[in-house]
Amino acid sequence: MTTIIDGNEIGDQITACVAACTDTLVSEGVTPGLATVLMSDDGASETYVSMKQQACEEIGIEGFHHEISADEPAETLFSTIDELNADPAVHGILVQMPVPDHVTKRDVLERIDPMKDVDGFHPENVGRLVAGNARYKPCTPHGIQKILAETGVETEGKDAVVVGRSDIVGKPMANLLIQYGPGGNATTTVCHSRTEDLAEKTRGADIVIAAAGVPEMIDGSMLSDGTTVIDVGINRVDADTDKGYELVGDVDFESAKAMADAITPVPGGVGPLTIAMLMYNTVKAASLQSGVDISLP
Ligand SMILES: Nc1nc(=O)c2c([nH]1)NC[C@@H]1CN(c3ccc(C(=O)N[C@@H](CCC(=O)O)C(=O)O)cc3)C=[N+]21
Repeated sequence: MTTIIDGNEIGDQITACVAACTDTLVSEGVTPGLATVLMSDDGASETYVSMKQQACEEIGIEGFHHEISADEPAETLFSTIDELNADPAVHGILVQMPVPDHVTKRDVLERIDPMKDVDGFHPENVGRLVAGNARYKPCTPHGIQKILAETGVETEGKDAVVVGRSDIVGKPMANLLIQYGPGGNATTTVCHSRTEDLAEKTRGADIVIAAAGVPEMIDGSMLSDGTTVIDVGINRVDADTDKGYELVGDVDFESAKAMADAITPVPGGVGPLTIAMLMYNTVKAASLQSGVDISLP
């Protein structure tokens, strides 16, 4: 029997812990604050940002939201970031990616105070992660580590294949998997668009993490029996539904399920964990900035 991993359930467990930590902080006079900044007219981005704000509200984190028109100059975004950096009520800042083409992503990431960088994308935080001394683990890879732990999937000594080398998922995921300690110690291969024989690599894997952003690119014929399959894709493809699209992952679910020991669905797999770990990092940020101790799992 293949286990269909319930990301909503695992996310809810983490959210409950984060909410308890929030209560502790509030009782010490510190209300965690998360600012989201959206500079895009993209419908998917709007959906994700509002999901993040909704999660804040449920937990008791104070949400601040800023919208900047996509045709504004980059300076408008930078001055918003500067104000949020200086605002003591804001412990975490998330600038929703992607930003418009005329705004240099690197400049945005470097502008955010590393102590408030709850995405973990600032070079200082990336450096700390690679050095094995993470401050804020990037939300999606961290959430995947929680999924593997909750599902009882051992990583130590296993062959993990990460498909995709993005700064947001692929690179930090691979770094977490090769780290010493629980959730790490995996023999890790990173595949990408120039990989010559992808199916050969994925067939040799105990754990496949699909994060290439290509709808249904990994199918059952590319997997061995008993693999753990983690699908990070959230692709909107045109479909005859109310919304005019449906969400599909980077994995062809039905054929992959037939081979997998455990698999995450889309939606309801990795996505809810990304949000839960963002809340986790926000509460951690509030603790670090206020000096109030909390015990995060
Ligand atoms: N600075 C920054 N940080 C991010 O963390 C970030 C970002 N930019 N840009 C875009 C991606 C995407 N992302 C998602 C988070 C949750 C779901 C999620 O919860 N999805 C639901 C379904 C949502 C739906 O129905 O559309 C699910 O998979 O069950 C999806 C996507 C965060 N991102």
